[in-house]
Amino acid sequence: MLKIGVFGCGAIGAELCKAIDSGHIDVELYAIYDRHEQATVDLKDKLRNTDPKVLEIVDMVKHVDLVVECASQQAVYEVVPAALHAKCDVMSISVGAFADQNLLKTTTDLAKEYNCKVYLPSGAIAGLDGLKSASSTSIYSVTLTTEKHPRSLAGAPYIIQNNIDLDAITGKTVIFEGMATEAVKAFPANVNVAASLSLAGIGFEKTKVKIIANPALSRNIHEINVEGEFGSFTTRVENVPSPTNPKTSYLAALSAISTLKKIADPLQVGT
Ligand SMILES: NC(=O)C1=CN([C@@H]2O[C@H](COP(=O)(O)OP(=O)(O)OC[C@H]3O[C@@H](n4cnc5c(N)ncnc54)[C@H](OP(=O)(O)O)[C@@H]3O)[C@@H](O)[C@H]2O)C=CC1
Ligand SMILES: O=C([O-])CC(=O)C(=O)O
Repeated sequence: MLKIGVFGCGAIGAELCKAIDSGHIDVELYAIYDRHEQATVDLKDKLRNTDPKVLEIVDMVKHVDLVVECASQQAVYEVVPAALHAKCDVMSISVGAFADQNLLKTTTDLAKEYNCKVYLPSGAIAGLDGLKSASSTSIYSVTLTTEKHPRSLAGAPYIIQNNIDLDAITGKTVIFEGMATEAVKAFPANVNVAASLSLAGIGFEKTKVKIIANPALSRNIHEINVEGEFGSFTTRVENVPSPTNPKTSYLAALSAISTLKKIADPLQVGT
């Protein structure tokens, strides 16, 4: 059975571990890690059937087949190369880190050298299957419009650098318009989905991103518009936020669960 290490025990990591613990995914939860010891204690308390070790990444990679990063873009720099050097496969949910072309190239090169796979889940969006299929021919445009409650944008570098007073927003307000390459750095905990979209489609420099703050919302909305030689499509997901982290949509955790299930299952369905 595939041995898994989960790096990051927050909203996504905890859901993934609980899904393994309940038997929904046929893998062994061997180890977990978080920089907050209490997060690992709280998570272990919630597990009924498994008792993972708490191991730092250098030790985790010696014992597992696959490391799942669900921590932060910064953690990707530590976790992904360490896993690949140890010949472990890796799943990374903080996909925005791969807007850094050096990191992307190093990761791809290491994965080839050690014959490993790097899995980047769809996260909180729908439509990557269609975009991947359509990419075999010309794609004319890809646009992501993300609409969230202002409190979900709190702490983003773009908000801080531009002194945006989120409490003063009373109606639907466009906060950011630009390319994915800038968006994922400006909002590292909000639009990792723009990175998945870029990698599946026409790249970080051509994928357009609009971020709207809307205090009337209780859901995180991601709308995607794609136009190309194939025709066009639009997807819109109205995401329930994760109860423990309002920036993160519940679907993102479910996407990590689904990706791990696909890795473990002999039957592969869908693109
Ligand atoms: N691809 C997608 O669609 C989506 C991606 N995401 C991304 O997934 C990641 C996880 O999200 P979520 O579970 O909601 O996040 P949480 O903040 O709920 O949990 C992440 C945990 O990992 C810890 N952590 C962060 N960096 C490190 C590190 N370098 N070393 C050790 N521990 C670390 C955090 O600590 P601390 O609180 O101190 O940072 C926190 O305890 C985030 O990067 C998020 O932006 C989220 C939603 C959708
Ligand atoms: O969960 C979401 O709605 C999307 C998100 O935070 C991200 O892509 O970083």
